[in-house]
Parts: sequence; structure tokens; C-alpha cells
Amino acid sequence: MVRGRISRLSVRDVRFPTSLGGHGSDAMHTDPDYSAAYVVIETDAEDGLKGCGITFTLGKGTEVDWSREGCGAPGDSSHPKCSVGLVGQAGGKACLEVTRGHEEQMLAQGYPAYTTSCAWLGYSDDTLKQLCTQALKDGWTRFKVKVGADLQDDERRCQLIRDVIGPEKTLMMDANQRWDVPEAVEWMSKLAKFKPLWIEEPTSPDDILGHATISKALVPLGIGVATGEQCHNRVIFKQLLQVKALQFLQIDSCRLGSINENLSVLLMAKKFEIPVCPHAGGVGLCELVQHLIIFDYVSVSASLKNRMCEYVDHLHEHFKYPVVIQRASYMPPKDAGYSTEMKEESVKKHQYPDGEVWKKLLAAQEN
Ligand SMILES: C[C@H](O)[C@@H](O)[C@@H](O)[C@H](O)C(=O)O
Ligand SMILES: [Mg+2]
Repeated sequence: MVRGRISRLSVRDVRFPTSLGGHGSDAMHTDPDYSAAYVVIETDAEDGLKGCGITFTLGKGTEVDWSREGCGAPGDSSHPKCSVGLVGQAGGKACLEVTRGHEEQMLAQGYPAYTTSCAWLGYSDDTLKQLCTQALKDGWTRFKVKVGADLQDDERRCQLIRDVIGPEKTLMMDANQRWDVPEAVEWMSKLAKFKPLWIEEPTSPDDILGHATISKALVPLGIGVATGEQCHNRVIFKQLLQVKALQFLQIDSCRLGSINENLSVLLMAKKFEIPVCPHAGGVGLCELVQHLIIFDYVSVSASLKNRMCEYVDHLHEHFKYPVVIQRASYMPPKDAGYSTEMKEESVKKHQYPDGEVWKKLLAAQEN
């Protein structure tokens, strides 16, 4: 049923200076400022029905998305590191069939997560050690480390992490597209001793056959290939699945334009029996993707084997309905909608370049 007509649309450039602390840094993106074009569509409906959307970027990309979304055509994102998610906030629960037992299990235990927050590439060894130690204490058992810029550094950092977390905990590696195909195989042969479960984005995300070659070469080493955070539609995923290019499929709630596109990928993954381990982090990606992955468990995959959702411990405080993590798991959100809405106060403060935070930072840069 249609309620109300669109009465106002706003697009704002919201940026968080994450580069100052090295948060989010990897072999490809050395100083990201986690940012978003934040869209709110208001209606004249009496109950104040509105829709909120985010396009995650690493800073400057917001300008591109800002102009595109301003034209009312979100959904396609083809430049590095930008994701689009736009959805009504007033919907109820997803109206698809659920399996009651699994729903109850989720409500009690949550969906298993892994953390990327301990081992960004720009963190010092001390920070790495300290964050891994703390994460272990907090109950985390699965960790992801950024690799790919310098082999010696990678070896030292991975050793350091294994020393803290021990041989049994799960370790994943993420190269953020840094290598070509032979280089990926060679590099991972050197890092195999640290027993990674997967290597993520070993090469260009568009190189479907390249991923297949890497997958095949790494099977004897017991390392899977994970990819998907840059895949913008179901056709790319279809081909990755068809040529056995991945062992772990990483949907991104915003990069794949629309919930429907995400759902079709979840269904394909089920058909090919490949576990979905969503990409998250950035600005609001954890908030959004938790809905999709819990739906996947309850209504599609019905399995937790080899499955976990990424968690990144930044910027949740700016969201009206932030994720709830307990015992290293995502607890199912209880509010209606897609958890996309940001706090107005945060948006105002971080608006670029006029928000309070940026005014100060830009003034300091000039002096
Ligand atoms: C630039 C970003 O922080 C990426 O490093 C991040 O999204 C990453 O690829 C991830 O898998 O979490
Ligand atoms: Mg990644």
C-alpha cells in the first residue's frame, strides 16, 4: 500500500577522519576516511514515513556519489570502494518464510562474527598485539589481518598475531586486490605456514578466471579464496561460482544494489553450496548486512558451517540503531527497518567540509 508522496530529498556528504588513526587501512587504501553520501527521502505521510540510504566511500569518492544520487539514480557503483544502500526505514519484518527453530537460535545466540579491527595495515606491532590480546579476552575467536604490501612485514605481523591468538583460532588474510595472479600464489605459499582459512581479494575483483586459477593453486595448501566486496551484481557472482573461483562468498549490503540483488546471490550461493561470509565495516555496513546474513541462515542456507559475518568496531555510535555484538556474535536487530538511519547530530558534525569536525581539521591543516 502506498502511503504519502515524496516531499523532500536530501543528500549529504558525511566523512569520518578514520585515516588519522590508520583505521581501515590496507595494502591498496592506505589512508581511508570512512565516508558516506547519506540520503534521506521524506514523504508527506502522516506517520512521518521516510527512507534513508548510505553510499560508503573512502572520502573523495563521496563527491561522485553525491552527484549521482542527487540525480536520483543510486544503485550502480563501479569505482573503487563505494557501496550504495537505500531502503525504506518504516518497513516491518522481511515478509519471507522463516524457520522457527533457527530464528529462536539466532535470538538466543546471535550470528557468529569475525573481527577485522585488530590488524589494519597501518597499525603498529604494539597496537596489533594489544588489540588481539583484548579481542581474545572479549571472546573473539576469528581474526582477519591485512596483507599484501610487503612480504617481510606480513610474515612478522602474522607471526605476531599467531603468537597472541595461538594455533587453533581462525585467521583470515585480506590483500585488497594488491597482487597479480602468479604473485598471489607465490605470496600465499609463503604465508601458508600461518594457516589462514582464506585469502581475500588476492587480485583484481574483476578477474574472475584469475581468481579461479588462484583458488585451484591454493587448494593443496588448504587455503580458500574469498571475494565479493567489490562485486556489484549477481552476474559477476554467478560467473565466480560457475568457474569455482571462490570458496567463501562475500556479499556487500550496499555494493550489490538493492536487497533483491543480495537475495539472488544468497540463493545462488546455496545452490552452489558455497558459504556466504559477508563483507562489513565502513560506514553502516555492519548495520545493514546483519539483516541479510541472519535471513540467510533462517531462510536460505540453514547452516553455520564455515560461515561468519565480518565485524569492524568503528563508527557504530553514529547510527540510531547500532549493531549489538555479544560473545563475538551479531544479536538480531529488534527494530523495524534496515538500521540505516544515522543520528542527526553526527551527520551535522561530520558533514564535509562545513561540519564542526572538518572545520577544525581543515583549519589545522592550513596552519
Ligand atoms: C578500505 C577498507 O577499510 C577495506 O580495507 C575493508 O573494507 C576490507 O576490504 C574488509 O574486508 O574489511
Ligand atoms: Mg576485504
